[in-house]
Amino acid sequence: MDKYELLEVIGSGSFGMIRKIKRKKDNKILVRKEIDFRKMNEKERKQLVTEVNILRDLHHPNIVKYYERIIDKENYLIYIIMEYCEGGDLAALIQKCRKEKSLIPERFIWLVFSQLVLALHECHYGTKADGSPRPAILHRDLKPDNVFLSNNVINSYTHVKLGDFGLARIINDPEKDFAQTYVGTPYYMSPELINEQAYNNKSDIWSLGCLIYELCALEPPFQARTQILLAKKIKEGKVLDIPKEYSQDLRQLIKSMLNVMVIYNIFII
Ligand SMILES: CNC(=O)c1c(C)[nH]c(/C=C2\C(=O)Nc3ccc(Cl)cc32)c1C
Repeated sequence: MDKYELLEVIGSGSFGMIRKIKRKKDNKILVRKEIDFRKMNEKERKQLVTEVNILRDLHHPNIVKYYERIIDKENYLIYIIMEYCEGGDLAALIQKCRKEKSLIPERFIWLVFSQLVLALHECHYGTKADGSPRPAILHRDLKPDNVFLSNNVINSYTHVKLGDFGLARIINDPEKDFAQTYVGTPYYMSPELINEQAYNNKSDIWSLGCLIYELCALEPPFQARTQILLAKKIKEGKVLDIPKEYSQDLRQLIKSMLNVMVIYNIFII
């Protein structure tokens, strides 16, 4: 770690905190995700290896760039060095707009949607650097906290980056092979997960629908005091309309991603 100068802690990701760092050779600002694997069980350690391998093999302008990983065995720590996203995460932007009672401009929402579709397409259908096929990657925890911005000026172009693959999963055949256990944010849990069915690439699209809805409404589409009530609301699929200021196109887009039957159809094969 003597290659880097440690700066302030700027957030937390799955399994560890995020620290801003400066690369000494060229003063480039990066981030370091610090993970203490001392308390991790075997399954969590395997998931950590998966996260690093996935990030190392994913190269796309809308996915946070991975630089290297550093293992500090003496202190049971793994450091993942990744690109710095000056605009922070979408969760902070939503919280700011909710506090100021100001809607997020529709143009910005389409910008976020289009870039996350490109990021998910790379995950689900991308190939290796030499163009050869590789197994699909499910993110499984797409939420505002895991989407980062190159800048936080919502009226100008911003580069959107999908980050934190801490719960991601490699799937050899997305049409047949399913992840067997659900992880991630209950608010964005897709219907098939509620029926103890398996998670697959279309579940990431459901989560994208929840995220785009939340950018419009400044709150998640499904909320409840308990997970049981939340599951009931998600299965019912009833969602309050987004503010009237947004276009019919955006309304229809969200409706198509939060279409329970579309998600269920993947099991009527
Ligand atoms: C208050 N914190 C921030 O504004 C903030 C900023 C400016 N950047 C971040 C986070 C990341 C960042 O800048 N690059 C990242 C790469 C991977 C992951 Cl999991 C997180 C980050 C955060 C949380």
